[in-house]
Amino acid sequence: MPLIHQLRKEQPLVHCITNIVVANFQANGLLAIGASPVMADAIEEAKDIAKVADCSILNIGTLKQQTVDAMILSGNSARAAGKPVVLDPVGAGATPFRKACVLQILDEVDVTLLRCNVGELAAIADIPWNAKGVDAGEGQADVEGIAKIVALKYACLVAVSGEIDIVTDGHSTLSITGGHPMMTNITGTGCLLSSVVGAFLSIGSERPLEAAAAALAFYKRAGEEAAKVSHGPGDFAMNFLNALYTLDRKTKTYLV
Ligand SMILES: Nc1ncnc2c1ncn2[C@@H]1O[C@H](COP(=O)(O)OP(=O)(O)OP(=O)(O)O)[C@@H](O)[C@H]1O
Ligand SMILES: Cc1ncsc1CCO
Ligand SMILES: [Mg+2]
Repeated sequence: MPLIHQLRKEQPLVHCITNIVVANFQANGLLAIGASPVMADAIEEAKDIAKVADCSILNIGTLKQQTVDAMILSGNSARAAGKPVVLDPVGAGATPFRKACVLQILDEVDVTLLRCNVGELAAIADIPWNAKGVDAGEGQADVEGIAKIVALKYACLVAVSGEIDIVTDGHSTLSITGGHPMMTNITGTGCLLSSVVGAFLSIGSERPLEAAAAALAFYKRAGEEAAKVSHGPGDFAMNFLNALYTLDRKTKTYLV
């Protein structure tokens, strides 16, 4: 059965520690694909919620020191229970604090998949790059080569989003074309993507590289469908949620 169908049947519980900008969009996007979101960032419940959830998503978008501690507790609890953990290192190159927190999480948690844009990847790999806040920014780099090095260093999958997405385990790399530039005109498409990848990983845990690629392809395809009927960012956000909800009901061609 295609992963998205299985996902809609099983409705995985996706635990998110995320930023204040996208929390609502991320929860609605997860509901749209058929998952069940729970946002919980208190240290007091970090371990307990991660233990019962099907995956945990750690997103540093509007980070506080206390949240880092909750992320480490959640991440380790999820992994101890055999659940995937996705790290979204939002704006890793924007400040030393963000970068230090990302490196600490990668060091202390057995992260299953790192989902980033190219600017964040460059920061993590110490490659010179013109980072621009939470956006990808500008620079020249061998994205696949760097992603592989990072994947091997931290023994995790690395998914880098952009005009072309790639996902690698350090040995094999899959690339996914499609999507639409309009996806960058609303905030949080990357953040939601990280949690969608987590939901797919929780369903397709036997073949994680393929499960992640299926999520990236599904998501790009939803962006294409939404762009066809949108006039600007306002209705794109709405149409994108609708596409995440309806996609497999319209066509099956994207299924991996
Ligand atoms: N130029 C583009 N053409 C097609 N699709 C794109 C393009 N740029 C980004 N995307 C898609 O948009 C989605 C979000 O990727 P992006 O790289 O913008 O994430 P991000 O920078 O982490 O976003 P954010 O931090 O705002 O949440 C991905 O599905 C990606 O494939
Ligand atoms: C705009 C913004 N600032 C911190 S997190 C976030 C959401 C997109 O990454
Ligand atoms: Mg991002």
